[in-house]
Amino acid sequence: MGKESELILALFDVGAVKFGSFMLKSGIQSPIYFDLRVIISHPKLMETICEILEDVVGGLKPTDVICGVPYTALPLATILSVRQNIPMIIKRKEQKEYGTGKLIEGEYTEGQTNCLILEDVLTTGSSIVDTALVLRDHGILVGTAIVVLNRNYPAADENLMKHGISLISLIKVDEFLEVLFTSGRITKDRRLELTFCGGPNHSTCSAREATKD
Ligand SMILES: O=c1ccn([C@@H]2O[C@H](COP(=O)(O)O)[C@@H](O)[C@H]2O)c(=O)[nH]1
Repeated sequence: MGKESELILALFDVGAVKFGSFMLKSGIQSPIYFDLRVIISHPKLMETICEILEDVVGGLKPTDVICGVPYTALPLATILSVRQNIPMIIKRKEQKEYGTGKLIEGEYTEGQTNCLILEDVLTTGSSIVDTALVLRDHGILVGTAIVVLNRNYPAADENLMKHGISLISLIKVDEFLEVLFTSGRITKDRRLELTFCGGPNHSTCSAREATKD
């Protein structure tokens, strides 16, 4: 079994996959929610994700800094930073209202710092785009983003491409569901129901309750 398949099963087994009715950050309704925040209670799992990330980062052009999108990607970015000796920057969710008043923490040189963005789950790509736009406003160069899990929302690629961001996905939702099905963790019916939630009918997925990121 490959590293990615092992990761999918481990994520499922620690409760990172939730079934029900959820409203995503984008307002899209979905019967599945990937809650990767649970990994912070499982250091070995974070290590596994970082090992896969390292393989990807090794094949990219030199990265000057890593920026994790708050919150789940922050510990991943930290581990990657330490293991690869690549410095980190943090784009705060809100500008600091006291002290330094900063929005970006960490060192960078305007026009010369090549930043890699790290995100946990991607739906529309707007969290990555918002992060990239703020970084660029500060003179930081952004070309590539890595996401642990891509929900395959149809407009996401276009959204990122429009902003000149190339995306690398460690796992795509179809692969995720396939591995859960073949390992007996979800039924054929469940898989079929969820397949439509990653594809063209994504926005028509039903919802009964709401959960926000
Ligand atoms: O199953 C999911 C879906 C989304 N998230 C969180 O939402 C944003 C990404 O949404 P965009 O529409 O791409 O901006 C990201 O921060 C995820 O953490 C999620 O956790 N689980």
